[in-house]
Amino acid sequence: MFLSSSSLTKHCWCLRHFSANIKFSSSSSKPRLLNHQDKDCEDFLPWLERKAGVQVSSKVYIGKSAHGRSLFAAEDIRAGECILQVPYNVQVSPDCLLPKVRTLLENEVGNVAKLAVVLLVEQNIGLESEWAPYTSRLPQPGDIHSTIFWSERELEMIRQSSLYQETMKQNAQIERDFSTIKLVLDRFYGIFEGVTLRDFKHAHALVGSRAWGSSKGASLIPLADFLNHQADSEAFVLNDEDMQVSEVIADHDYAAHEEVFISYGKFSNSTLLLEYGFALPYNKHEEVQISIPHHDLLPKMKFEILQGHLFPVTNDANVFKTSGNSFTIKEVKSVEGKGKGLPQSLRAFARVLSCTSHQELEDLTKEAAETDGRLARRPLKDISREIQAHEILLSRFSQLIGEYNASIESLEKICSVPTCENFATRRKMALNLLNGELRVLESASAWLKNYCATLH
Ligand SMILES: C[S@@+](CC[C@H](N)C(=O)[O-])C[C@H]1O[C@@H](n2cnc3c(N)ncnc32)[C@H](O)[C@@H]1O
Repeated sequence: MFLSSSSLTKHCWCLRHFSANIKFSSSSSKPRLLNHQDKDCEDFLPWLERKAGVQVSSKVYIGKSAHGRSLFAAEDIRAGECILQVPYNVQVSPDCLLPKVRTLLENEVGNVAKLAVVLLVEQNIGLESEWAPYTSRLPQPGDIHSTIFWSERELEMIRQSSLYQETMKQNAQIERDFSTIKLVLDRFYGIFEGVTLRDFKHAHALVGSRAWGSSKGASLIPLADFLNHQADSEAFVLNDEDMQVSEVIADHDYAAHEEVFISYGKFSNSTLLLEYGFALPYNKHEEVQISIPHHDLLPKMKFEILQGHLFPVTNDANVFKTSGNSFTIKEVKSVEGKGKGLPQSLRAFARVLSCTSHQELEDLTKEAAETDGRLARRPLKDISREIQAHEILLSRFSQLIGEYNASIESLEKICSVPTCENFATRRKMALNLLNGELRVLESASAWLKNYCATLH
């Protein structure tokens, strides 16, 4: 999760910068919430502070929220105040593994898998583990909704989205990591004894949804990892390497007993669902992965030109993940604007596809050589060809919009069928995902229609 977002690992100069930009807002108009204290966690903070040897927080307590456990304000909190400060010496990192085990796993698996092994080893030790008060408070397998746990029937609901394939890939990677670890740890009879793939998957999901990238590769930060995500929060978990602590600064005022939030990052619903097991009803960071089928449009020469010119490594400010004929689209905010959200590489791809003669392709390669080496980044001189190129995209978007609408319609029909609670929750998540991706496609389609109309 946080592991993929390096921007969350900040140093103390960032803290100062952040504090200077904090918005001071009044919380007087906000509804006061009831006390949500989780009685099962009353001894958690005293345990953590004993272990750390310092105070970790006087500002928050662990409570029950609509989304599992969460942190609540123990008293009024002012914007800019430090909510919690967790020393590195009470964080769980791959360093907690026995040195011999750490060496054996060193180059075999990534940080998430290593940290998952730490959790499993500590859980195996049981109540004798020094981390038992922490590991026993982590969500159980049934509480986690990451798509890696979805049944085939549930996954069918998101087949339209690239998340379906991403989930398959993630599951395959987890299985590979599990086999590798099993093989390595067989030498340490007892350490991994009785651990199943299901256990490993659960530990992997816990780490993926609540560990931060750190100087030790990845770290679980007890207490901070009970904070839930709010998309518009400007509070983050920050690492202060000089002080050897992780901390959270309030980005606005909180009244006592209000739930306290942070932002996990600017993630699409697809990422949120895979890594954290939830999807937002409206996600402003939504994006959709699309591919442009091109076999019938792509004779050998076009293919060679595309390979050679279209996707050079670039420092383009408009950075999008692109591989081959697959593109990441973000919401296009303005129909009349510059089309920000549609990657330039996608439009260039379509321009090459629309060429019908050898000469047109040669002209494009010549133009690329004379400019920055990137092919078809400028509008085609032949207006009708420029329109045709964008119509290729429009037709693909129309097809996808039709498919998304059909998937959403059939999902909405399932509503009346009595089903289990998990299925109902995941169906709602699937609808949030598909509706969000549809919104992105429709915004791109509207922009393309407007662009073609202005050229006509
Ligand atoms: C870092 S943990 C936060 C603590 C967690 N609620 C718990 O019970 O331990 C992240 C998990 O909390 C839940 N979560 C956090 N923010 C959420 C939100 N805005 N909507 C739904 N679930 C959320 C998800 O299950 C996610 O995987």
